[in-house]
Amino acid sequence: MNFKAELLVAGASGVLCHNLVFIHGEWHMHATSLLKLSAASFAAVAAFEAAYQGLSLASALAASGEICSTYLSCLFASMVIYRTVFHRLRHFPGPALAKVSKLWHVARCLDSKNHLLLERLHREYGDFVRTGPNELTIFAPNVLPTILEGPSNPFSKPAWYDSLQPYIGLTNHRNRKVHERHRRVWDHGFTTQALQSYQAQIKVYARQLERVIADNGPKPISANECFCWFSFDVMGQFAFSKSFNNLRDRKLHDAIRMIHSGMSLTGPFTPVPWLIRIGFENPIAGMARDLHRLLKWCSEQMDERIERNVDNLDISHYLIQGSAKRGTLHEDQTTLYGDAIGMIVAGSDTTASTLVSLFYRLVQHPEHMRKLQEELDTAGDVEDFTVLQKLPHLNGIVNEILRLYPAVPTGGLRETPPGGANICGRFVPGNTIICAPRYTLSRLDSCFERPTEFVPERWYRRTEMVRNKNAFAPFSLGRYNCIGKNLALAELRFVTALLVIKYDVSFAEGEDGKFVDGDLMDQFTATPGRLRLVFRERK
Ligand code: HEM
Repeated sequence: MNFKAELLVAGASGVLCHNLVFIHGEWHMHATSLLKLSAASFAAVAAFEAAYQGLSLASALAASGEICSTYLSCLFASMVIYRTVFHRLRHFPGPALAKVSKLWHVARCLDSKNHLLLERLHREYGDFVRTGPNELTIFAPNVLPTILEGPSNPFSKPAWYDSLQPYIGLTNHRNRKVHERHRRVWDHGFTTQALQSYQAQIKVYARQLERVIADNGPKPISANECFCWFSFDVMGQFAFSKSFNNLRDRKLHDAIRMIHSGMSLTGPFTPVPWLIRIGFENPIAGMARDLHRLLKWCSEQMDERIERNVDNLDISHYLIQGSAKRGTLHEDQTTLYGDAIGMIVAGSDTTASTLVSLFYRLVQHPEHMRKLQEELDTAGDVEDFTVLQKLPHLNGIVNEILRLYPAVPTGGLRETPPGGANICGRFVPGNTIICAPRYTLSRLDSCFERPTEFVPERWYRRTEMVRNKNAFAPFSLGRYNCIGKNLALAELRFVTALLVIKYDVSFAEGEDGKFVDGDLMDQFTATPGRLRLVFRERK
């Protein structure tokens, strides 16, 4: 075969591979293998050129380069034409490059500010925006209940949830039946009785936090660090019956640094699960290595907990018991590790970031701090969680913060069922990935009066200011909703009450809190910017 014919075959193979193979199904789990296959194919073609066409090594390599790039150019050209001209989502508006590749999104998210990018896209393109070849971001107020709510809701979790395979716990199951079964095991750890025992732990750690603040006196203190120490220690207690001793040692545990480094990958790379898999399976970069160290550390916590007998019942107790009863403790190892990661990441960073935003807004609005102090001063026993649960201003503040700063700002992607679905009045084809960004939805003018303002009263006295509550789902909805919701709310209420009743809080000198918003990063969970505060005991 002459060289021109070889190039022709290579080009035709590229087009056929796209149309017969890659266009169907999911490929992210094979990304590393495909990369290796490409390198092997290059070598094989070069060997063929040397052996059968009698070329020197250098010419064989050059010929192989030309053949392989012809194959790849035709493969990608076919993809581009298909995605821009023939794709089922071609009628939805969006940035031109987004139609072609999700790499566009990676390039735009390198600063981990996907929440702001999506807000800009909403302003430019409207309620339905094509943000990827096969992805729509939907800003219609009722999108969250449509894609999440209801026992027979047909929307599923897309490829992104495979990122940590094989460490797949409750937070990542894509198979509905497996998730349902596993959730029933987790439910034992979240009964009213279990929550009461966790509440006692919240008190212990909130008091430790208060001690740290008292010892610091009226000097500036990092709210980011303090709340992280607290949420991480208390989560260690709920999850494994042990503290990670951040509050005792008054410094960040190495694991928190690993979480933040590992999660920083999710900011830019969430849009491209195949790239996450390549990074995850080939951890050459520092952040990917930190992610692996974090996974190892979480797995060790679970292994150590399995070995250790504890008196009180923590979440792990129910998970370990569940597997032990079925006699599958060994087989369930990676699920238990996945759950360990889920508990630590889902339960600690979310609460810490919410507390940072909450204190930022309270200090920015001293009138609300005073109103809250008055409410707490006359509330009776503020150590009683049922009392806190009923305080209108406290709960208004917590809700308003979860609205303005949802701890999962844009994450929680879903996929339409194979037959497609009607979403907020428009038909969306099957197997389309749907992003419904809480950050933008809960700031929609059509749903909330004065949407960017901090108005806690909208949740009790000024309820007309909530025009459409469907846009507010900080803990998600439906079968995959946050199992830790009541625990998180108890933590938020108690820590806020304990500190606000005792202290007048202000910004540290030279600060106005602008970094909290300005440097907020969307890394699946929200990471607010720096906040330094001063706590002065109330007279
Ligand atoms: C302010 C605090 C918190 C917020 C705003 C929050 C929010 C969320 C959201 C939005 C989801 C759905 C994610 C998705 O669709 O992929 C979720 C799931 C989850 N959260 Fe939370 N969370 C918080 C605290 C906690 C705590 C304290 C725990 C304690 C264990 C926890 C455990 C979980 C778990 C296990 C899931 C997965 C549930 C499932 O898929 O069945 N979260 N959370």
